[in-house]
Amino acid sequence: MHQTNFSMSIDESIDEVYNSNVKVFVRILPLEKPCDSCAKISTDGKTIYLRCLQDMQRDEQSKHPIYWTFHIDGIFHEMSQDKVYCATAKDLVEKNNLRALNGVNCVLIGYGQTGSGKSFTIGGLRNNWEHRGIVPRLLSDMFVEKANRRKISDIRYCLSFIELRGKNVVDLLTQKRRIFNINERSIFKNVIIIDVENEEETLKHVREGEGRRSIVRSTTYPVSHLGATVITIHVSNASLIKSQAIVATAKIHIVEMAGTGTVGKSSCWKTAVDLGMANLMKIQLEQYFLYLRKPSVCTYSVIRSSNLLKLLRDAFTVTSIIRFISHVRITREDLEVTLSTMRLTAKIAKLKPIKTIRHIQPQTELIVQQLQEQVNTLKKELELNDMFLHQEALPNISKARFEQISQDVINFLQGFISELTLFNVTQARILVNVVKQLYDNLPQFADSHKVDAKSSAMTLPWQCRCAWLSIKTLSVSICFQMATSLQRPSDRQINYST
Ligand SMILES: Nc1ncnc2c1ncn2[C@@H]1O[C@H](COP(=O)(O)OP(=O)(O)OP(=O)(O)O)[C@@H](O)[C@H]1O
Repeated sequence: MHQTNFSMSIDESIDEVYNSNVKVFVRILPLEKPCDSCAKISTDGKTIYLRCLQDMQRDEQSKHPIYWTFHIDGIFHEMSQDKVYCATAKDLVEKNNLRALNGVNCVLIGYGQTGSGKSFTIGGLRNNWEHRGIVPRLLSDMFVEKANRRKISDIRYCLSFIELRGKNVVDLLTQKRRIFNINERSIFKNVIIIDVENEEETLKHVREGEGRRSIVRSTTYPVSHLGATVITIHVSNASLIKSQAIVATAKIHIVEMAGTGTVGKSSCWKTAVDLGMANLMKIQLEQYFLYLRKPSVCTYSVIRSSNLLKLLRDAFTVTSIIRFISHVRITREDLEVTLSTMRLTAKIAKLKPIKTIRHIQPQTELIVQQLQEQVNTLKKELELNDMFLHQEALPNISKARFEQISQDVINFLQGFISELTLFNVTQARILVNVVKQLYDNLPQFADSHKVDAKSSAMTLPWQCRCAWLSIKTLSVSICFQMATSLQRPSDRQINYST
């Protein structure tokens, strides 16, 4: 059942991590001489067995060793940075329906013992590009996704980067050392938040912030960090599709906890004060998760006691995407702290995730624009209605206008003008009456307009009949236009050719 050297045989298990919103992983630091008897991994890479400390102390070479069992979502041992990223964070911006771009808050936390590889997993910024960590890979995917969706979404990202050390909060996005407190009512009130347009610019800010972190240099590896850091990417995704006038907002918090440890151990270079603060932060997190499993009034007092919890409060619930990556060093000396780290992991793994909450609100600008368009359409319809309907009630047209319409009809019948322009139903009625009068008085019409008797006998009745028919059609057409104008705006002046 067990495999030695912690090797993980089944890669497919990594694909299954997308099923739930709360996931816990363990990353084992590759060592030259790990303690093989201290830990075992199941062949499916989802269970880690850690040697019981008392059993180890009693008989290290026991033939029947006793192990603690921890069930988790994935174990990374000698696994590439890319695979770790794909398993833990790639879906935060990529998957449809429940991730950051769709308004779901995400928290990814790397924690564990000092020197166990947290910075390597989270940032990897001190390593070469191939070994870059989760943050640069996530930023890259976020901007690719932004470009992919540019026709349908207006995606904006902002960045904040802070360090938490004891009770102090330091803004890492400014050169001037700014120490402040987290404002409980408006969490990001004192935090610098900058708009970021592209991957290079964002990475530059992150690198600069990384360079401002508090560190100890006297270690066997390049630097040991003293405080925890939180990189927050504020995501806003406004739909450009008018029928979907929504804006989704979310935060992606990427937390690198301060490394825990025991004072006096050879693997620990921090002072007692720094270690105490790091251990305290871990205990507060543990307490919080205990309460989160069964919410109680105590939750609030735990949150108040920790800047990290205050900062993450809104996102740190089982309705968000939560990813934990525990970092452990499998050595005899570190077994105690490894067991302690895994106990926290086990508490988080027991959380019962519930359906994620999407933070979506109506997109006011787009809604106002849509309403404005509707108002304009309605205004046009009102104008048309006014033009057609109200004027029907006012048939008292002037004598001069009546004569002008009559003359227009005659000119039209005689071919002097090619088309008649009507402005309303009243004019159309007058026009019909004029033509009827002309038709009724056909002989007089021929005389008064000096039309040749022979040709008038042949052509005028025909012309007038055609005109009459055309005008009938015209009346029907006007009625039709009036009816349709209620749905469709059109120009104020309508030309009707007979
Ligand atoms: N998976 C890994 N593969 C190869 N090297 C690693 C791995 N993880 C960590 N390292 C190396 O181990 C050293 C310590 O790692 P890192 O600085 O990430 O530890 P840390 O947990 O952040 O330490 P601290 O808490 O002291 O800041 C670094 O030199 C890092 O490059």
